[in-house]
Amino acid sequence: MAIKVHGSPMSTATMRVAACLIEKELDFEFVPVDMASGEHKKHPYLSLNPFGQVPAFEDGDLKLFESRAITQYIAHVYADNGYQLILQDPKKMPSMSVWMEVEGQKFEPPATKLTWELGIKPIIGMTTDDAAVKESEAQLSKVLDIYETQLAESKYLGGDSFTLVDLHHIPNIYYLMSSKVKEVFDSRPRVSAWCADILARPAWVKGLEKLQK
Ligand SMILES: N[C@@H](CCC(=O)N[C@@H](CS)C(=O)NCC(=O)O)C(=O)O
Repeated sequence: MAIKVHGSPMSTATMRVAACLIEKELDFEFVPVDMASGEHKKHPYLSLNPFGQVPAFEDGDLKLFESRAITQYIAHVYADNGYQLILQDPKKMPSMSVWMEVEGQKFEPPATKLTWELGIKPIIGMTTDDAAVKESEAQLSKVLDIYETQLAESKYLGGDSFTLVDLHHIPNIYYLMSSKVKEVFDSRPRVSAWCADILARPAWVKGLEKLQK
């Protein structure tokens, strides 16, 4: 049965799921959710994501929300499809788990705030909160200092190959690379090279095209 992704082309969490499906060479139907009219806060959408957020995901009878849970489902259940996004070696798995947590707990809060302030607000005609930008930029800088050190140990954050860890970062980095915060990434050479590498993944480019079509 068909895979469906309900979401918005502007949503980083929706982009994360689309990029994952395309890395796994899985076809899916994108069902746009009209966030401007509040469709995500009403039934029937709330039956797909009770928190009233995008994305929501369906694979036959299975319904899921939370983008990172969805990507992990896809990577495990469709392990034999497309690009291998999880490290199969049990000895390498812990590093991947650590850095996946780091993305969700340390990188995501300031990066999402900055994406909202510098990437989304200008598009929807809202005013950027400069104090919030300053605070989040300082938090992000500390996280990226640690990434710079880690990327001297391995080519990608979770190990020597591109995995879900790196994929989870791409949507926020995509927005921030078109903002003044780009400098925070570019001033760290290994972080800068890693960003260029993961943003150039054909699956990411195709995922964006599919959502924006
Ligand atoms: N942790 C959730 C976050 C989902 C999320 O924050 N979605 C945003 C768009 S990227 C949203 O729906 N915002 C509208 C709202 O929270 O009301 C995930 O990864 O799926």
